[in-house]
Amino acid sequence: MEYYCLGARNFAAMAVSPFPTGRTRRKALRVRTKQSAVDCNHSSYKVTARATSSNAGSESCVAVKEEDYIKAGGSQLVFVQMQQNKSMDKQSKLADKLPPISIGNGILDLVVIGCGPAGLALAAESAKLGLNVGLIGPDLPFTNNYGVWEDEFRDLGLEGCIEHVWRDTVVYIDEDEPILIGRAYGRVSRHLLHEELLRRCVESGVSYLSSKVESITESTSGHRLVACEHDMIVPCRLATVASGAASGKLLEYEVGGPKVSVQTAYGVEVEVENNPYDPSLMVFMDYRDCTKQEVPSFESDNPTFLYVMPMSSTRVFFEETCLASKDGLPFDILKKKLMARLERLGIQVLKTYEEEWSYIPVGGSLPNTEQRNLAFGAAASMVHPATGYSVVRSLSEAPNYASAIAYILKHDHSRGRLTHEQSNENISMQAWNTLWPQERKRQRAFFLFGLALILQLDIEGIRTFFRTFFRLPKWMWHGFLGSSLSSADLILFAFYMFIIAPNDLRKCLIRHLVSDPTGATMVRTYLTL
Ligand SMILES: CC(C)=CCC/C(C)=C/C=C/C(C)=C/C=C/C(C)=C/C=C/C=C(C)/C=C/C=C(C)/C=C/C=C(\C)CCC=C(C)C
Repeated sequence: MEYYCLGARNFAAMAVSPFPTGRTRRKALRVRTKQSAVDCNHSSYKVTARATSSNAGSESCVAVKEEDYIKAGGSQLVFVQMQQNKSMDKQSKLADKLPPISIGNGILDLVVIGCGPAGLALAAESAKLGLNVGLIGPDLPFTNNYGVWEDEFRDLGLEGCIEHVWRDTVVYIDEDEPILIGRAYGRVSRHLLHEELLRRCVESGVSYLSSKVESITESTSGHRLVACEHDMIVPCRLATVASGAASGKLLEYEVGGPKVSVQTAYGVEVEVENNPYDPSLMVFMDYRDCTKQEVPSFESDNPTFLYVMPMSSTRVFFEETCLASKDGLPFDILKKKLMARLERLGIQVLKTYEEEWSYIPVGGSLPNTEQRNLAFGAAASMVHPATGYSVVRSLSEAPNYASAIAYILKHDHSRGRLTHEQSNENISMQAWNTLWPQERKRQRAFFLFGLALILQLDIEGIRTFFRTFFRLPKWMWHGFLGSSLSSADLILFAFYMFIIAPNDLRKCLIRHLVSDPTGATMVRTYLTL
């Protein structure tokens, strides 16, 4: 029996779960139960994981059977259940603040499906431009602890949603001196972010329906018909799917693209004694040897790092993270590694406030840009393949994407009454081209090449790789992490990395370029105008 693990992620759009469309992608995302962190109860879709923290006894859902997931109609409910001991009550209900979608009042310009950060941001930005926008999705709170570079979030006007800022960020590769990054990092309050994006939706006049979407079809007049639970149909001129990587059944993806890989992380927010980490610094990556003898083969075959947010000298969020693996490093291994690491560092856990599981599909195919339905956020493959970050990209691209949608709808409208032929013309194509122009495709091809490289490295390889990466000029690796390097900058980045790399890594880079299929795809994509 095969199960899917569900999850979402910090910087990525929330409510991510690995259910992209198509057999191949599904297969790539399967997690065998014998490797899994969970005890599986075959008779129901809820599968329990025992808490081994001081909160032992509580249960949370971490995996579901495919057919039951589909029956449940989406990942969000399940995902909320698996976030253990998190307080969600500070977040408003969307239905309490937004007016209901009124079907009798004619056709909506745009329906946005999905109520995570990407969906709320796009709905608000589109309505701000005068579009009649409806938002559809389950009325669930944000569950993730997003981490962001403070300057990027400030540029979005969202600094008020950051609950904790560290003046600098540090990386430990080995027992040598730590690398100070020279950039402030922030922890986003999921409550404040939810309230702020909801406020923007309220102000711009977004309407709302709490429902799961079953399908999107086309009417004879060329409108989109969004079919929800209880046989409710919402007609609209364009529909955008922003319900995370679980949006497979509503979207089509390119066939024959790279396999999806997975970033998994297990985290705890705890009260501790003997915290060795400086509370004024956020630890972006600690790749030091955490376990020595305890689980040596795991350490070498599945490199993981510790991500640390010290909220004070005694209250700390620790997250053991596997940057990428082919099938998703199971949560029980991550948890074991985290506990071994804390023990080795002499840290004693006195109390556990929260536990968090994160499962982020990275890489994979792009959406088919000829389809009529649009997508945004993780559903539109906007998660950075080599880092797993996506929330900043979604929030920053929402205004531009909304403008493209508004332009298309205005243009379409100004043509007057549509002939049947015109109505069948794909007006979505321009929006897709705004999201995925050739330049973005080139950047993505480079990131996928980088992801495939990371997947091949063992712990020593990873250490050498990141030692080199963080020796690049700051603008290069800052830009790489923020997806702001152009495709030409990325070539410069690659050459620079090659020049400063030790010989072993140089050989590895060239071997990867000439022999890995992502190398050929990258070259082909770069040569396509
Ligand atoms: C809370 C939740 C929900 C979750 C959590 C999770 C976590 C914690 C996460 C985290 C994450 C992180 C931190 C991440 C990070 C990442 C990074 C840093 C990444 C990076 C990457 C990099 C890369 C990929 C790079 C690449 C490079 C390359 C590819 C290069 C190349 C070069 C070459 C090819 C050379 C050429 C030369 C000649 C030809 C001569």
